[in-house]
Amino acid sequence: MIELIEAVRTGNIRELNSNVVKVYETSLTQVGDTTLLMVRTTEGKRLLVSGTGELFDQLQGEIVAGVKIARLSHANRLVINHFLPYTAPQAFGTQVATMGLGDRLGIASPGHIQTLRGKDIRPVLAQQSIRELALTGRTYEDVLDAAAYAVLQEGYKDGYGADGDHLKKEADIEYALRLGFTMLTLDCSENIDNTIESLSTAEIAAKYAELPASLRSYYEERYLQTAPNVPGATLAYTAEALQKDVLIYDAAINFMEAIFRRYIATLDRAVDFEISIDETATPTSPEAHYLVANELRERGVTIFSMAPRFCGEFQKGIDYIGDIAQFERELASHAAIAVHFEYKLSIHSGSDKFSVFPLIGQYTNGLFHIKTAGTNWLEAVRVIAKVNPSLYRRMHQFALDHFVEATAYYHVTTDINAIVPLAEVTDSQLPDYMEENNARQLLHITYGLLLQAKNADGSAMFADDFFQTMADQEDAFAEGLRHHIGRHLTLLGK
Ligand SMILES: O=C(O)[C@@H](O)[C@H](O)[C@H](O)C(=O)CO
Repeated sequence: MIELIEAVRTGNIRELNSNVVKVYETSLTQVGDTTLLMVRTTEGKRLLVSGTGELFDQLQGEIVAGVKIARLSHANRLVINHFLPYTAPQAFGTQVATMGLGDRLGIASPGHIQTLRGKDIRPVLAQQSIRELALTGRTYEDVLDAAAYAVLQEGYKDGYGADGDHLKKEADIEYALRLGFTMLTLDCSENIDNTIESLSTAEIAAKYAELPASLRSYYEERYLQTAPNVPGATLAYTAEALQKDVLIYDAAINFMEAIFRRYIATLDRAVDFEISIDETATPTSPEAHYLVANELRERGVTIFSMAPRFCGEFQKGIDYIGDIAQFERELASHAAIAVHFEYKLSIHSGSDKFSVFPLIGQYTNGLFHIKTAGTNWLEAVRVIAKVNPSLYRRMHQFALDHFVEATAYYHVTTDINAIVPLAEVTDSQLPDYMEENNARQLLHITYGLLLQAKNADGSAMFADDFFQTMADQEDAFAEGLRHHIGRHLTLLGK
């Protein structure tokens, strides 16, 4: 096996060696009589395949001096998955902490693996929402390919997950499951009635009275006449609160049940089914969380995690905004409810919530799912700001010009006017923007517009320069992720 590395190093594969810029020794893998080694060449990453055997035969590539040079293609990834099962995603269930590490670029997973390796938490590397795919122009095949090749590159054999995130439509659910995604995050926001929050008590009572008597008595018997008993949770339903929550969540609960029966219960493999009720204007009270969880159990719906909308603000890419004492009080109940119903609490928009991470680790007893994505993109932007100031300046200005357009996709309360003008910032100060909340959110939510922007001639406005810089700065990016995501884990008690 080592001979291949030496052959590459010593230039014995002359035809190849001229443009090998890096050898990933952690990728060295033997499968029967076939040896695999990943390298980065001036044209991009390649798999060197030597020896003989089925794996050698099935991987597509050009043979140079007896060594097959294989691209990191989708077809080759499927072959790798077959011969090396650890490179395919797995479900984790409820008994291990997991971290969603959304990678909008397809280049962050090596740094994520280096950060989590050996810790008491497992990575969901292939995590993207349909929103992110639409904004980046990627597919779920791309997302799985990138994660699998990162696992091969890093020689990571502890398992990783693949989350079809924030799925609302059945076609998207089918798409993700057909590809082998091992986690499904059902976004119920379109089935939650947020208008109820703005009604008066009398209007809520009148609307509730219009519901079928059988439905009203169903809920009243379970939640008014029967006091919920969840150790560690403070729950007290009033008639008014129950009426409001039934009007807000009843349709969403029916949607959860329908999707479970149609797509999850029928599967012949394990899938971690997550319920997301976080992307909604209505904060999830502990009582509402209990009602949803209890209804799902009563209906035989098994879930692995639940993402409530916590009190305060979990905005993109910045720390928690709100009353931390109230957050702690309600978190204690949310965590107790999750334990009671035997699933994990899921923390969406989990990036950068440093002020509440210790509470989350404490009250979940270290058993949680936390989702990040945008912060990983911002670590790439930080690298650009450090090493390619002219590119950063052009991206920053484009983001300013298109910020309002981007707010259609993400809820933020960014104060654009508070961002120091580019003209007042020296090149060496540009990385400081990644320490300022408003600039972080500016670059955070404009990622899709930046990555897909085109010049008049159809060429990429930023993407080519961006990805070339990131390829050249691969180690710096991985170091940035190890530091930044490592800080998340330390404060979460991992
Ligand atoms: O941007 C998205 O659509 C996702 O990354 C979404 O925000 C994700 O569920 C999340 O909470 C990441 O922190």
